[in-house]
Amino acid sequence: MSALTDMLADWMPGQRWFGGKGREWAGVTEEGFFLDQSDPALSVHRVRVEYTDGASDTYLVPLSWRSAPAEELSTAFVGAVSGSHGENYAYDAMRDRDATVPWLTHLVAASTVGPMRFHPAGVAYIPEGLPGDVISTEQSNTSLVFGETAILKLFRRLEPGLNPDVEIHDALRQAENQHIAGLLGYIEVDDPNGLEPATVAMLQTFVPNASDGWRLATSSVRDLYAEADLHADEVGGDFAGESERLGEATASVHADLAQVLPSEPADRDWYATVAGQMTARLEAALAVVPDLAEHADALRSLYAAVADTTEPVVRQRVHGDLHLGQVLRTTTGWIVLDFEGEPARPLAERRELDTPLRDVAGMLRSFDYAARHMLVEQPDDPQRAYRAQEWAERNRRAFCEGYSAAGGVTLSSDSALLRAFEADKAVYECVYEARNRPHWLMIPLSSLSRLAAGN
Ligand SMILES: Nc1ncnc2c1ncn2[C@@H]1O[C@H](COP(=O)(O)OP(=O)(O)O)[C@@H](O)[C@H]1O
Ligand SMILES: O=P(O)(O)O[C@H]1O[C@H](CO)[C@@H](O[C@H]2O[C@H](CO)[C@@H](O)[C@H](O)[C@H]2O)[C@H](O)[C@H]1O
Repeated sequence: MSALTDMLADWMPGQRWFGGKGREWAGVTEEGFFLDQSDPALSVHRVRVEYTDGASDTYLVPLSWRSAPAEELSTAFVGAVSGSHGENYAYDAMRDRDATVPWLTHLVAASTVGPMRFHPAGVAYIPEGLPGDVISTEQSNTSLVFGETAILKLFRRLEPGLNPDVEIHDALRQAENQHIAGLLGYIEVDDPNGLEPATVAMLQTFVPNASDGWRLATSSVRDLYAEADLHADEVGGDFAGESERLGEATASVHADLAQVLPSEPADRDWYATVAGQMTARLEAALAVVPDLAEHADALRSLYAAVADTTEPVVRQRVHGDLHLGQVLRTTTGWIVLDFEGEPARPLAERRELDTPLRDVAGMLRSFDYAARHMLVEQPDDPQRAYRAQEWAERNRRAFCEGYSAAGGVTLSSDSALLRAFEADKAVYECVYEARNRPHWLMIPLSSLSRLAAGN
């Protein structure tokens, strides 16, 4: 391995966006090019990590380079590499403001730099020449905000094919949907093996003065905990009205997606395929989260029932990973973000037709999460557990009512299919939490106790 790959191999596993946590590495290779040669220079690297199980992932890593250490960037320091003129100090370029300007300069110019192509959407002004600030809520990807005008999301894991985030935002723009932020452009990189180009980044209009749904929902839960004698509908921070509007917004997004992109009724084979996928996901998750074993038989039965259900289902494009952290409350209503699907799924799978029930289940799970995350510190407090359940039920119901009213469907809490999708999501969350936030694993695990028991 070169000094550069050694450096990246040391640094990457500690990054939030790195999805291979807990997996054993068999090797790492890197291929890079410069996007800008000024000081600091900006280079972009495709880093391929091979795991001992034979799988591999390719990550996009932009680095900024300085000839002397920059004290103020100490938390963004990646490592030093010796060059012909002495040491070169590498920093996480997304946290080095001085190295963020070239992204928009190239987008405005519709440049091609080496294998990277910049595509402005040509619909609105792109704020060229400004540095970008990395957002603090970094999750699977890394985003830069440019002057409260535009937000550039860098997709960390590269896969051949158009990223569904770009594809779906473009489709909803055509449908003039009111619940999305505008698409300003995107960036792609050619595949080294001649496959389809991978989407590297997406530029969107920044929605100012907005709060994400997770923050709003959890403050409502906090209000409820603070009022020992009042119920969820009596406290000032009641969230049910927002949950209902969120249900309406979700239904509007689904209706437009069904209209502008392909959709069809699910045939009988689909039910058996989905039951098989859910079971396979459970079996794989059992190897990562041994605590799932106590629910495994009940979940297998729940999934087996999916193959026999007669509930009608429409197959269409959906969000794929809808939760409260993916929605923004603006001064006028709810905006839905991040149509990328579950980051751990292969891209081809994320672009397949799915059912809107997957999104509904994701949001229902999120109400459980918001209600229960404060129980992590006090799991044995029965009063708080009772209030959490009450809050979750009230908001789950309100969301379903809003969705049903706006979508012309009736979402039933008795639906075996919806329950199976909720359980499937909770199994995914168990793996996600075990790898990223082990102290939160109890949240999806306790929901699985409820779902497996049929409550
Ligand atoms: N268009 C936007 N306007 C304002 N804030 C945004 C916008 N897009 C994303 N954000 C903020 O960035 C966060 C992360 O964006 P998201 O698309 O969910 O990225 P990730 O794939 O990393 O989860 C969101 O939770 C939101 O706070
Ligand atoms: O936002 P991402 O696309 O990165 O989604 C991943 O991370 C989410 C956590 O940030 C994770 O969501 C889980 O935790 C949320 C609270 O932090 C909760 O609202 C969600 O319901 C729960 O699933 C998501 O699953 C994961 O894909």
